[in-house]
Amino acid sequence: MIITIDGPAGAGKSTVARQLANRLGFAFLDTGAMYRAVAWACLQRDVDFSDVDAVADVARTIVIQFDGDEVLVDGQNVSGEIRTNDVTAASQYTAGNLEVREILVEQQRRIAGDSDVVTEGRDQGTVVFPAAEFKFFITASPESRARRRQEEFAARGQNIPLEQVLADQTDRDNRDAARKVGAMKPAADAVEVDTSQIDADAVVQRLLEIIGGTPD
Ligand SMILES: Nc1ncnc2c1ncn2[C@@H]1O[C@H](COP(=O)(O)OP(=O)(O)OP(=O)(O)O)[C@@H](O)[C@H]1O
Ligand SMILES: Nc1ccn([C@@H]2O[C@H](COP(=O)(O)O)[C@@H](O)[C@H]2O)c(=O)n1
Repeated sequence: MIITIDGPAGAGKSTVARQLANRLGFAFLDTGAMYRAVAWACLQRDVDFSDVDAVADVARTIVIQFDGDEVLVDGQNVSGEIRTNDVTAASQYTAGNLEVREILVEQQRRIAGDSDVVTEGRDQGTVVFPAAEFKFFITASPESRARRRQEEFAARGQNIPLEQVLADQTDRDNRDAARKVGAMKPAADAVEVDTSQIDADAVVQRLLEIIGGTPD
């Protein structure tokens, strides 16, 4: 069974998808980590992001693996490094590269294979797994997403003004929604869940109720 969770930055996709996968005993696939991994590898190799062929070559060459919550590139654990602000900023170039998208979409389908998977990203229900059994589109107001992200930064010792977090988030949202291929949008058959007023546990509970057979 495939369950897709798409939505904008900071809506809680990975938190909810990871918990849901744990509750159901499914695998969890974080596809944003793959776009980040390619961006990280490009930065390591000093690749010019305007050279779309060079960026695609990196995506074609590196081996991305998941080991539990860890993300490996060519065997190196890059779980922390792919979450830096530099990689977040650079991932717009990998996400906007058509060839990179083709390569990663193919890998995402291969990773899912015949397994039971909860997968999250921007295009999982629309492009990658259009026949998924359950599709969710998780949203939250821009302000609540930015506040959550700001708290996350603060917990890592980075104090960033809310206005800046909100502005960066709006830029990402706009780019994600405007992409010609793999744009962020709800699949026609996705259930939309607004998480602004509910915590992650309640979101997971709601999703489990929709899926049916709550394993409580
Ligand atoms: N329902 C919720 N209520 C409050 N905080 C939440 C909720 N869901 C997630 N969070 C917190 O919000 C932050 C962003 O969540 P998360 O990383 O899961 O979002 P995301 O949609 O995967 O973002 P991105 O696409 O940028 O990776 C985290 O600090 C997380 O703990
Ligand atoms: N299916 C996806 C998932 C992510 N992206 C882009 O990758 C970047 C990082 O994603 P996070 O969810 O880890 O923040 C982000 O800029 C997304 O635009 C994508 O294009 N498709």
